[in-house]
Amino acid sequence: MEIKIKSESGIVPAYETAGSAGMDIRAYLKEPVELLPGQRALIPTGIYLEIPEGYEVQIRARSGLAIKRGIGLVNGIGTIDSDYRGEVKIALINWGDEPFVISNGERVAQMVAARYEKVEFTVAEELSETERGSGGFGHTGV
Ligand SMILES: O=c1ccn([C@H]2C[C@H](O)[C@@H](COP(=O)(O)OP(=O)(O)OP(=O)(O)O)O2)c(=O)[nH]1
Ligand SMILES: [Mg+2]
Repeated sequence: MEIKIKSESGIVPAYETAGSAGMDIRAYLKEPVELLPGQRALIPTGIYLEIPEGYEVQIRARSGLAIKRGIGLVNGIGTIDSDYRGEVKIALINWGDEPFVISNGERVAQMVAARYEKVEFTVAEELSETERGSGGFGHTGV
């Protein structure tokens, strides 16, 4: 699958290993940004995408930063829509207990391209019966 990309830094995200699902994305900053514990910030990447229709790009946390420093994404998983032409930004949050400084070029997140289904709803009065029914939220035990 091909994605057209405009990169202000000249850097194009790449797979680090042959089997990687995600490509690391780097911060594009004029000066470092400090995130105090509990603080969040929208980090620019200098990257603009033209994603083919039927695909999305997911922005996911890097587990090393998350485990070692408590750095995550405040929006869980970011969604880049195929019709979005603005700069890709990373919604970082510092869930750790120490300040975290983000420097230009630092790999702050990763992107995964994924196909998605477009849904058409059929409005109905009744849905089909199943063994589970409305059981959920641990009804089979924790
Ligand atoms: O982590 C993210 C999440 C979103 N976006 C951009 C691309 C996406 O296509 C657009 C809208 O994202 P979303 O639909 O999640 O946000 P919203 O709050 O619903 O905004 P909108 O009303 O513009 O859709 O913002 C990012 O750059 N990074
Ligand atoms: Mg939206």
